[in-house]
Amino acid sequence: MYIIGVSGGIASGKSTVINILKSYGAYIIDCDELAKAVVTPNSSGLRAVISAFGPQSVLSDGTMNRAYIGNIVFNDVEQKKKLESILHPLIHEKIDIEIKRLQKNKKAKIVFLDMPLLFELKYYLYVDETWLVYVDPATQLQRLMNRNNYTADEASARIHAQLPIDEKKSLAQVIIDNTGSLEYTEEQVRIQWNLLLSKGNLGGGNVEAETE
Ligand SMILES: CC(C)(COP(=O)(O)OP(=O)(O)OC[C@H]1O[C@@H](n2cnc3c(N)ncnc32)[C@H](O)[C@@H]1O)[C@@H](O)C(=O)NCCC(=O)NCCS
Ligand SMILES: Nc1ncnc2c1ncn2[C@@H]1O[C@H](COP(=O)(O)OP(=O)(O)OP(=O)(O)O)[C@@H](O)[C@H]1O
Repeated sequence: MYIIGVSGGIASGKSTVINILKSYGAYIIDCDELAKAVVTPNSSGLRAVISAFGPQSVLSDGTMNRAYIGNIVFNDVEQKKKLESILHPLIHEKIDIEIKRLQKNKKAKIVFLDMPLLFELKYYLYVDETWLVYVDPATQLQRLMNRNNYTADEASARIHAQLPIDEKKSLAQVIIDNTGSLEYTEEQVRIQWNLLLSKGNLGGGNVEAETE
């Protein structure tokens, strides 16, 4: 199984690129989804978050108060480390389970690991190839403000909690530039996808999905 780590900055367009890959029938592991799965109501993960960040960490319906936690951790690097020390071991365990599950699926010859912190956590050491969904910093700020209704300060805090996207650029093998139109992004993704398919033994289930 060939694992491709897909990363980017917050709101750079990872989900947009992943959705294009999904439409081709690609297999995906979504780390943001796994990060949510470890803090479901009553989970040991959420209980640990409540012990560390207090009763306001949970809403009346039992779900994690994401806005509350987000405002704390994206404005204080020590608090962010505290949250990560609770959640990252649980998330990594889930990633390993997903990889093992897909390894049993003979059709899953290529798997995309959608991981926001791929470069920060040096997870690129465990994948076969890395992609970066790039957007220029000004567009990134604007898209994040628009999507989440954040003020410029709220959006900047989240952007600065990550390695600058221009630094990530030098670490990635494939760059998908998502600064322009969605059509241009789709064109770049299709070129990379076809390149993967043309590399012989990576075909199988994904080829069938592509040609159906
Ligand atoms: C802080 C939390 C509660 C904020 O939740 P919220 O719903 O506002 O954001 P969401 O989870 O959808 O994440 C949005 C984006 O924020 C960025 N982000 C998330 N966690 C982090 C982090 N620890 N460091 C830097 N950026 C992060 C990523 O680009 C992510 O795609 C949440 O992001 C979280 O639990 N983070 C810790 C887990 C983690 O590190 N996840 C990253 C994937 S492995
Ligand atoms: N090429 C584009 N042109 C215009 N808007 C775009 C483009 N690509 C993505 N967007 C918009 O930018 C925002 C961020 O995109 P997306 O949600 O795919 O980013 P992401 O990297 O997955 O974010 P996160 O890090 O929060 O998970 C969304 O509102 C999306 O609709």
